[in-house]
Amino acid sequence: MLLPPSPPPPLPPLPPLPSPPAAFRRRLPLPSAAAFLPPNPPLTSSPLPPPLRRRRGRCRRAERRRPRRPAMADPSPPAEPLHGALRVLTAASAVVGAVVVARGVSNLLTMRRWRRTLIVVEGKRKGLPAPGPPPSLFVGNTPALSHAYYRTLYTHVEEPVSVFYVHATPFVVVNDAAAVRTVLSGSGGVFIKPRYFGYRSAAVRAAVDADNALCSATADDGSPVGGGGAATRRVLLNLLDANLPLVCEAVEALLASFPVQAPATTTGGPGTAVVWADGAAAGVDSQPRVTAAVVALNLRLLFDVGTGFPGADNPTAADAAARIGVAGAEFARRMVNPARAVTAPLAGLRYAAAVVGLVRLGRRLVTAVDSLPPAHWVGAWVGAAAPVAKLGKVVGLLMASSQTVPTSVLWLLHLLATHPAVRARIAAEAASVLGGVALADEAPSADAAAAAVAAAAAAGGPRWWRPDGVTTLERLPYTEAVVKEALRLFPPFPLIARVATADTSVGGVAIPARTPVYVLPWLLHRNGAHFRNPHTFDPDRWLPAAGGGARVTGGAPSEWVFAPFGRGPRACAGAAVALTELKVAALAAAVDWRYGVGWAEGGAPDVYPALGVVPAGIQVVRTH
Ligand code: HEM
Repeated sequence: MLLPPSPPPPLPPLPPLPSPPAAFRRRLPLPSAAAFLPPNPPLTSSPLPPPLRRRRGRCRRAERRRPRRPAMADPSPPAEPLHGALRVLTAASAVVGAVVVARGVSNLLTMRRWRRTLIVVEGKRKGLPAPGPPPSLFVGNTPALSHAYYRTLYTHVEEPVSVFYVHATPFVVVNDAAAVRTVLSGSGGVFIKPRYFGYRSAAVRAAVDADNALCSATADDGSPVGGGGAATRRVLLNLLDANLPLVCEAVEALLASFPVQAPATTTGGPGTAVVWADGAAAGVDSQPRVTAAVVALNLRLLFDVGTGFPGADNPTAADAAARIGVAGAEFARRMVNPARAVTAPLAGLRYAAAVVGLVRLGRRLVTAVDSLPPAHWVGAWVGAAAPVAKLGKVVGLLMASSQTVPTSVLWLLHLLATHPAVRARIAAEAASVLGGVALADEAPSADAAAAAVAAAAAAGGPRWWRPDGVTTLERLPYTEAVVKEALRLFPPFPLIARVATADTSVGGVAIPARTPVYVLPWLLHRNGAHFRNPHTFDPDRWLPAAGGGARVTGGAPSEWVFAPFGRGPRACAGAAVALTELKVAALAAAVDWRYGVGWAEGGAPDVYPALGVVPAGIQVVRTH
C-alpha cells in the first residue's frame, strides 16, 4: 500500500550577515543643489500661473509613487520628428474616431426617425414599421446587401413593399403589380427619377431634371409611354429599319470573333454547355469582348461614330467598354454601400478615371450628335437641352445601351447552349419565316431543324437568315419569346429608382416625401406569385394562348410585373434597339450553332446572381 509522503523537515535558520565596516556606515556629505542649477532669472512683474488643481485618486497615488525628478536643466534630447508624427497620428485617429461615433449616432437617430414614419397603414400590421429585416444599429442592412444583394432582398420577395436600410437611408423595395404601377406610372408626378440617380455630376443631374419633364408623355391611347413619347418611338423604329444590316453584320462579326477551342468536356452532347476541365485553359472572360462589340455597334448606330467590328479591334470601343464596365460596376456597388467611397480608395480611383474618360468621350459624342440630321432619333432624344444636360444625356445613353445588351447577349448564349431544343425551334422558325421553307411541325427535332436550315441556306445563300426590316422581326414569335424569357430570368438593369415628391402610400405602407423607392426587375420576375415556376427557363409562357389570345404577360396577372425595361413614362428609351439586337443575336447563333459556353472555375451561375446580373467568368468559344 502506498503511504502519503511525509513533509520534509524544516531547514535550519541562516546565520546573520556580517555588519558592514564603519567607513561604509558613515554618511557622505552631499553637494548642495545649487551646484547643479543655473542661477535663478530675475523676478519679473508677470503674474504667477494659477495654482494647479489637486489631482485625485489614482493619479495622485501614481504621482506619489513616481520618483521625483532632480531639479536640474532638462537632460532629454531634442524631440525627434518621429514623436511629432506619432502625435499627429494620434490626434488624427482621435478625430476620425469622433467622426465615426458622431456619424454612427446620427445614423441611428435618422434610422429611428425613418422607422417611425415608414409604417404600415392598412391591414393587420397597421401602425407597425414596414416589413423588412431588422437593421443593425449603425450600418442598417448595408453589409448583407453589399455581400449578397439578391439573396438578402429575396428574403422578403413576397411582401408588396419591404424596407431595407443602406446605412441610415431606407431602401424601399416595391414588389407587386399594383405598387409597381403606382411607382412607375409616376402617379401624376408624385414619383420621379431622383436627381442623384446616375453619376453625381452636374451633367447627369441636369439631364435627369430635363427628362423628368417628359413624365407626362402619353401614347395615342392615353397610357403613359416611355422613351419620350410615341412620336419619338416611331423615329427610333425608322432608324432601326434603316440600320438592320449593320446590326446583323456586327452580330455575325462578334460571333466569328470568339476564339476557336475544342471544349474539354461538355454536358448534353457536342456543342452544348461546356464544363471546363481547367478554367485557366478555357480562355478569357467573354464579357469585355462582347461589351466592346456592342459599344462599337452602338457608336455606329446611335452616333454615326467609328468603324470596325467586333469592337475589340476598335480602340475607341474597347476603351469605352472597359470604362463602362468599371464605372457601371462601381456605381452599382456604391448604391448599396456608399461607404465604399472611403473604404475602397483604389476602386474609387479607378472609378474616377473611368468617369473622366467617359466624360471626355461624351464631349466628342455631343459634337457628333450636333452634326446628325435633325430627324435622327438620338437628336430627338437628346433634344435642345442645355449643353451640360446634353452631355449627361449622351453619356447616359452610352451607359444605358452598352452595359445591358452585352450582359443579355451572354445570358442568351448561355441559355441557348443549355437548351438545344430551344435552339432548334428558333432555327426552324427562321427557316420557315425568313428562308421560306415549309415546316410540318413548329417544334421540330434538332435533325429536322438542321435540314430546314440547310434547305434555306441552299436557296438563299449564307445570309438567308437576315431579316429585311424590324417588322419582319415581329413575325418571329418564338424568337421573341426566347428573348423575353432570357430578360425575365436575367434582367441586366439592377434597380429602377424613383423618389417620392410628396407624402403618399404604396402597397399599404406610408411613404413620406423624399423616400427613395426601388423596383428590382430580377426580384419582380422571380416572384412565384407573379410567374409560375419562376426560376425555370420556359419561353412557351410568352407564346399566344391555345385559343389564339396574345400572352403579353407571360402568364403573370399583370404586365406591370414584367419590367426588364422598366415601365411607364420613364421606361427604357432604347428598348426597341435592345430587342432588335438581342433577336438578331438569337437568330444568328441558333441558325448556325457552333459555340461552347462555359464558366471559369468557380464562376458557374448561382440562383442569386451578382449585382447587375453580370455573368461573371462566362467564356464563349467557337467549337469548330
Ligand atoms: C437589354 C437591354 C436594356 C435593358 C434591360 C434596359 C433597361 C432599362 C431600364 C430598366 C431603364 C430605367 C427605366 C426607368 O427608370 O424606369 C432604362 C433606361 C434607359 N435606357 Fe435602357 N435598357 C436596355 C438597353 C438600352 C439601349 C440599347 C438603349 C439605347 C439605345 C437604352 C437607353 C436607355 C435610356 C436613354 C434610358 C433612360 C430613360 C429615361 O431616363 O427616361 N437602353 N433602360
